[in-house]
Amino acid sequence: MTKPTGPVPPIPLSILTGFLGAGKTTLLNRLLRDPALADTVVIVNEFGEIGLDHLLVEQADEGMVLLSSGCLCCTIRGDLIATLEDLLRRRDNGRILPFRRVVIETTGLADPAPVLHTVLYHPYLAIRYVLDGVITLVDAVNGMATLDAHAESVKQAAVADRLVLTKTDLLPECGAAGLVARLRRLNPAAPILQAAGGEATAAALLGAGLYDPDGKIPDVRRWLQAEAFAQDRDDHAHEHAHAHGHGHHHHDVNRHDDRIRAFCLTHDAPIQGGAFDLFLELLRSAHGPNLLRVKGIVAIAEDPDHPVLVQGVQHVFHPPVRLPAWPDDDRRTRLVFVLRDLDEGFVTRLWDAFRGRPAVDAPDAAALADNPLSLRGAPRLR
Ligand SMILES: Nc1nc2c(ncn2[C@@H]2O[C@H](COP(=O)(O)OP(=O)(O)OP(=O)(O)O)[C@@H](O)[C@H]2O)c(=O)[nH]1
Repeated sequence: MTKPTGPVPPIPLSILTGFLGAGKTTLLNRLLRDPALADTVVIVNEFGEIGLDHLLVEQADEGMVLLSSGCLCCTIRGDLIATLEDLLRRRDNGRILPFRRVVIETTGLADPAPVLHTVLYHPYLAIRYVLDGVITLVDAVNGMATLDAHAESVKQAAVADRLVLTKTDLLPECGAAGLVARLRRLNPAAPILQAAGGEATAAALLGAGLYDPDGKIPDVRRWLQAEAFAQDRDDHAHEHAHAHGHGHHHHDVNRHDDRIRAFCLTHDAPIQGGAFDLFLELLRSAHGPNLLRVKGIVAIAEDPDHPVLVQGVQHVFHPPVRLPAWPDDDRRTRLVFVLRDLDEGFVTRLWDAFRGRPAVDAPDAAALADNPLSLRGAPRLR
C-alpha cells in the first residue's frame, strides 16, 4: 500500500531581531534549552559573533552544528534563500533531522522586511515555510536612546508580533515605564514581555502567527488585538487634552516615533471582494514601504460567512487566508495599521471610496463639471 500523500505541512519560521547588543543571543541561548524548541533550526550570521559556542556539540553536516538541545544551527553563508532551500533539501533527503521550526536571528541593524520578502515571495519557500512572527528585543537601559537615534530600531519595534524588554534587572522598579509607554504607542498590539522577569518563554514567543498545525481556527482576536488600537487612540486623546489643558506638551514625541501612526478601521457591512483587493493593492503599490504592519479580518460581500485574514509587513503581503467560519460573534471587518509617514485620514478616505461611501470633500459630478481643466467642464464652442 502506498502512503497517502498530501501537501507537506509548512514549517513555522520566526524572526528574532533587535538592536545591537539588545540581548538576542542571550535569549536564544535560554530558549534553545526549552523542549518546545526541540527540532528547531537556528539561522545566524556568524557562529563566532553570537556566542552559542557552549551549546555546540558536534558538526552535524556541512556548515551546520548540532546543539546539545538537539537543535541545529547554521550560518547564513551565501544568501538566505540558498540557506533555506539547502535546509529543505537536506531535510527531505534525510541528511539532517526533520526540523519542525526555523528561527532566523537578524543582525542588529537589520530591517526584518527584506527577510520576510525573501521567504514569502519565493515560489517554493512560500509553500514550505510559514511566518510565525517577528520577535523584537529592546534593551531597557539603552532603548530610549536607540529609538531616538536609529529609525531602524523604531521600525523593528513597530513591525513586531512580540516585544521583549531586556535588562530591566539593571533599572530600578518602574524604570522602564517610559519606554514601555513609548513601545505601546509604536505598536499597540504586540505583548511586551520582560526577559528578566522570565516572561519571554517559548510559549509566549512562539505561535504568534495564524498557522496552527492542528488546523484549528486561529485565535483571531488575540492575533489582531484590535481593542489595543482603540485603547491607544483613547490614550492619545486623553494625553492631548491633558497637554492642552495644562498649556504644555505632556510628552515630547520623538521625531522618528512621530512618523508612526497606529489605528484600527472597523466596518459593519461586508465589502465587495474586488473593491477590497483594489484597496489593498493601491495601498501596497503606492505606499508599500510605509505600511509597517497591516493585519485584518475582512467580511467579503460575495461570501460573508467565510472571512478573509490578511496581513503584511511593508509591501510584503501574505497570501490571504479564508477561514471556514467566523471565530466568534463579532462579524465586523477590522483592519489594524501601523503606518509610517502616512496619514490615517488618507487610508480612511481611500477605504470609504472603495466601500462606496460618499465623502464630504470628494469630487462629485458637479465639482468635476466645474473643473476648468476637465473636458466636461470646458466651455462649449458655439
Ligand atoms: N543584566 C542583563 N544583561 C543582559 C540581559 N540580556 C542580555 N544581557 C547582556 O547584554 C550583552 C549583550 O547581549 P547579547 O545577547 O550578546 O546581545 P545581542 O543582541 O545578541 O548582540 P549583537 O549580536 O552584538 O547584536 C551581554 O553582555 C549579555 O550578557 C538581561 O536581561 N539582563
